[in-house]
Amino acid sequence: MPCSDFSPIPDIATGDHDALADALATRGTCRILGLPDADSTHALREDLLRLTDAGELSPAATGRGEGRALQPTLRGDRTLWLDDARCGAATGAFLASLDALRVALNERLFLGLAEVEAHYARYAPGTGYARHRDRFRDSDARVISLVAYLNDDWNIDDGGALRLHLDGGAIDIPPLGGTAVCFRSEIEHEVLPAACERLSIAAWFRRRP
Ligand SMILES: O=C(O)CCC(=O)C(=O)O
Ligand SMILES: [Fe+2]
Repeated sequence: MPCSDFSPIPDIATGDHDALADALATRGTCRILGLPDADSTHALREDLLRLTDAGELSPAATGRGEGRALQPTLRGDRTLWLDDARCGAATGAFLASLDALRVALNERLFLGLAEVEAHYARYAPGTGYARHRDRFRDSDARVISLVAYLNDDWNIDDGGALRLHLDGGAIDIPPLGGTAVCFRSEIEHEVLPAACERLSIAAWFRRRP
């Protein structure tokens, strides 16, 4: 089955900050179409593939502090922070666009977001990320999560959906390149395993801890 644009959560256009703030306030989540734009999606995907081939990504951990652990059965992605010097030029512009989003959200929702952190993620075929919250148990610094997808011609039959566990039930969102999903960081979610590699950038808008 070819990719469909169907989404069970509100779809908003990139740059429509009023609609984004409204969706986060009322629904807690939405999908942003056109983030990153087509050129940036291509450049970021190429950069992530280059870094993958060069062996620069590291297995991602769960938890933090003393609870930090590598648990490949729970979490199968390999990651690299976007502010790492090994990342290519495309990451600077993308981080700048996330920071503009941070300012826009503060102006509309008064969330006191002080910074954005973001990493590349590559899930090898067959790996996923078990149900979790992005907010750590001992810190509410992460307020809003955003995942931008870099996949080319994603086939929905390959799996790999982001499953959001919302009050009304679970919804699955396919990781289509050039779309991003934004949600409140307290919402439980998981990444379903995919038949092929799955490329993304995961970002968090944070208050000062
Ligand atoms: O890639 C996704 O769709 C979600 C990733 C995620 O949940 C995370 O990195 O915390
Ligand atoms: Fe997550």
